[in-house]
Amino acid sequence: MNAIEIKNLSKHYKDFSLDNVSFSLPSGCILGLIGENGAGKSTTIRMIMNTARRDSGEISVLGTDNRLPAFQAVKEDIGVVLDEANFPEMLTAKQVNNVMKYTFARWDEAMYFDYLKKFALPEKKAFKDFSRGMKMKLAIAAALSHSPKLLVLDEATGGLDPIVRDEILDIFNDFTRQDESHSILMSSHIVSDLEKLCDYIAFLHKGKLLFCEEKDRLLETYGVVHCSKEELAALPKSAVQGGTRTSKYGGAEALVLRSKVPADLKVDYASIEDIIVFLAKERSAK
Ligand SMILES: Nc1ncnc2c1ncn2[C@@H]1O[C@H](COP(=O)(O)OP(=O)(O)OP(=O)(O)O)[C@@H](O)[C@H]1O
Repeated sequence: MNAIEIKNLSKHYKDFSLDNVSFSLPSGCILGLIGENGAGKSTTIRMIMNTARRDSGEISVLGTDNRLPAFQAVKEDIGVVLDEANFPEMLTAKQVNNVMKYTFARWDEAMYFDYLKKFALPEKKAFKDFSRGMKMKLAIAAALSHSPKLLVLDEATGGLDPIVRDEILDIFNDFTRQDESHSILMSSHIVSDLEKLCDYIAFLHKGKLLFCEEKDRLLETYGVVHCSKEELAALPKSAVQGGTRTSKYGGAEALVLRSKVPADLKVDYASIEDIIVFLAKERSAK
């Protein structure tokens, strides 16, 4: 079963179109949604939560069409963290617990206070006096503490220091590995985090989905060559994917399909960041 299934999703704003996007998040997996600023990630996430209207397309979340009244009950099973973590300004973390326990049937008070401790969050300080990182940590603690099956995270680790981020990535990893019905959709600009954590990567570019693919398959398929401009020009056209760049030594760098490159040319590892930067470079030049 798929935790999220999106088919032919479109949304038009005055200056932007999300164009016929389809992808799925298989249950038990983590999918990273990548894209430059304004690519349409938050718009997609808002439509998954049905807080933004679509023009067309189908979205099913945990097996339920998210436009049906039954989706209200499904929301109990979804932990959401948006890039602007928002709780009422005057509430303290302790008071957030009082609100949440009446909001979510499976709210786990002990787990919530454990996370507060783990994230070094004060119980009695008003939310308005939290730093951005503290606000994100509180939102993550709250999202995890109502026993969700699906986490939907929009830039949830932005603003966190590398040590806390690493700790939180471990928590997300444990969340999916300890129960195979647990899944995560997360957008982030920190592509190295997504490369570390995700099973699938979906790449949105200017409202179009360029790919949604298993991470391991992407890493097997693509490589980077560092060679002379002449060697690059001699490669089969189908080998080079995306734009090219000049290296600092005057040679050339390109993203290639490993299977199409002659055996005598060395192909280096392409990170997920390399893959999306090269592919976006070509698309932007068109
Ligand atoms: N309510 C709205 N009205 C008009 N345009 C909108 C609205 N919401 C989003 N947009 C536009 O849709 C486009 C995509 O925005 P979105 O927030 O989905 O991008 P994003 O990929 O999440 O970007 P970022 O990484 O900067 O957060 C942008 O051009 C934005 O201006």
